[in-house]
Amino acid sequence: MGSLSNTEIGIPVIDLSSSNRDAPSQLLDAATKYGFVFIENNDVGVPTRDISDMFNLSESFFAAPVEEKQKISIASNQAGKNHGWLSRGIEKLDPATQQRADVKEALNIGEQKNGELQQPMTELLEPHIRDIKRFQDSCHKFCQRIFERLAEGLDIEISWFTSRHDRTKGPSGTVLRLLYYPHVGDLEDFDLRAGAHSDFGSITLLFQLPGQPGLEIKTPSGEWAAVAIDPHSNMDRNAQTNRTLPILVNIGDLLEDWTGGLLKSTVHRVIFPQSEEKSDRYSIAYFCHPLDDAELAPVPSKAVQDHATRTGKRNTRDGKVLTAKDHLMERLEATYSIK
Ligand SMILES: O=C(O)CCC(=O)C(=O)O
Ligand SMILES: [Fe+2]
Repeated sequence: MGSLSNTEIGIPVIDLSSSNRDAPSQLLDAATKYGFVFIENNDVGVPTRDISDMFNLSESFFAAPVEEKQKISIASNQAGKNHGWLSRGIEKLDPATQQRADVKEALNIGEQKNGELQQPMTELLEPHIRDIKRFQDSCHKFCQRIFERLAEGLDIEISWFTSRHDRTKGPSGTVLRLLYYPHVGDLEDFDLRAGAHSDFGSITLLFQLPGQPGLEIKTPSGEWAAVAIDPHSNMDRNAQTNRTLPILVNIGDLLEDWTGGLLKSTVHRVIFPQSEEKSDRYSIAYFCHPLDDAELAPVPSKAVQDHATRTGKRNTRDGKVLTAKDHLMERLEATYSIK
């Protein structure tokens, strides 16, 4: 049996287009209060057509026979590489409390090097490599625009974050992840599609599909609250036709640490909502990370300094400043026992 869905939380929806002069402060406010924010998918957005093509590709990939997916399994990849297919039963995002592994499959696609993907693809995926790369590119652009507005909100140089996420300068841990949560017959009350966790990187873009709910975030009071798929769904009907859904964005642990805890990396999970437990869920996440060698010395913003002084939060280990790669390896080792 699935879980009863909790009440929806009103996550802010922000328009980042240049006509909205308040975007930087609205973004900072949402990132410090909720750690989650919806960003209107306009201007330099991710084309709606590309999003639906990616979901179609995801559906056909996960529907392929296990032997096919096995060919590019994460286990068959070199140790330490976070790329490839994860079968159901591999990942348990909240090992301390979960009785069974997450009920999901995933395909992790790493970033490009000199315009090429750096991992094997199956025959089914091969003809779509150009689409995958175009999708990665527009996701990254979208992230960079968010970083510019965040820098403005924090009153630091506008390129402070973007230069540290500039893919032309070197590798990073950025991953595009297609997720498939099948409905299952042997569901137990304690089963989760994704256990409680926070994301590792700087920011995550999340794409969801109408009619496939399940994402919940933990509120400061410790309660679970459901996240909408369309935050405008209460709008006047006429206004909704042909409207592009905003993109859900959340802050990851690295950015929380980098800002001395000012921006919040909020714990979230995916449940089997009782109303939809017979349905599959597909989602797509773009986990954006800084360049591997970016140093995580505190972001030089007065708001960050003031916050860190108040809370006494430090992001060094034994006085040493971590790089983004050190930070990611720490988290991957804790989750997957990768050596
Ligand atoms: O599928 C979702 O809605 C959320 C996925 C997620 O939180 C993750 O993969 O980190
Ligand atoms: Fe997540």
